[in-house]
Amino acid sequence: MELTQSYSFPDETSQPLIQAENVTLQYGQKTAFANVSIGIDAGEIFALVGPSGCGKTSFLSCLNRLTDLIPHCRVKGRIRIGNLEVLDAKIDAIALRRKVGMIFQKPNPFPLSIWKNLELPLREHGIRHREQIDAIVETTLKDVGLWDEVKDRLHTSALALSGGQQQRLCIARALGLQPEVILLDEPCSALDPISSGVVEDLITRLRGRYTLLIVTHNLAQAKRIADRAALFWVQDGIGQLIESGNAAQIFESPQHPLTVAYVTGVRG
Ligand SMILES: Nc1ncnc2c1ncn2[C@@H]1O[C@H](COP(=O)(O)OP(=O)(O)OP(=O)(O)O)[C@@H](O)[C@H]1O
Repeated sequence: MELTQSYSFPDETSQPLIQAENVTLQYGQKTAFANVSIGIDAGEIFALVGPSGCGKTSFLSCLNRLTDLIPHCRVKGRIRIGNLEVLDAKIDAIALRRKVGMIFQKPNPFPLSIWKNLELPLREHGIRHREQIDAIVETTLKDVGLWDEVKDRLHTSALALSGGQQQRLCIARALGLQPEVILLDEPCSALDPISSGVVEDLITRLRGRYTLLIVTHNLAQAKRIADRAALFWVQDGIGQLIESGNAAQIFESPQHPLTVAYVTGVRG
């Protein structure tokens, strides 16, 4: 089977924080994507775009080994985050997920109080002193711009928050564990336009402090927030990386005909 050559603009930095080399993921007999090689720099916002089913979510899931939880899922190739060999069976996946947090399309707070939502993961990772927990709760809620909205009702249910507030709480919950990388899988697509704008602003504020990979179907959003971007596409039934580079180049002067068709809205 002939796979299309991917286009890539040269990077200015020589050592990306995340380096994926020839990564292929299979669900049983089905290959979701094949031979993806990509470098993501520390502190940048990197957008993964492409039509439904081209493997964007599957690629994200490899980076914190959520793929381990899916029966019959196999990942081949090499992924390094800093010095960590992510696909090495010997690494501790729980510790990896502390370093590489994930935010999902639908906000998924625990059906507990706001405070408990933030406390639980900290306790799981060995942080048990009440004063330390209180400090992290306050800092992370301030980081996501939620503190003033919820400080007087920390012990009420997180499920009573609006969708946008729930999503910001989920981001606060991830930040509490001091991750290096945050994976965001269509974090705004279940939100109303105003909440979506608030979460988008939050993501841009996190740039530099964290390395952010975002899957989005919203090209306007990707253009607004991404430093660099990559287009995935299904060819011969297999997801492939078609083109990657600076967001301005990808969205304004793409090289590959599929990227041209996608960003101009002709296809996808
Ligand atoms: N758990 C699974 N078991 C079997 N096949 C799966 C599983 N998850 C995804 N797939 C398949 O792998 C391919 C890639 O799916 P994936 O969800 O990664 O694509 P995507 O680009 O994120 O799509 P979308 O934009 O719709 O979320 C699709 O063909 C999908 O049906």
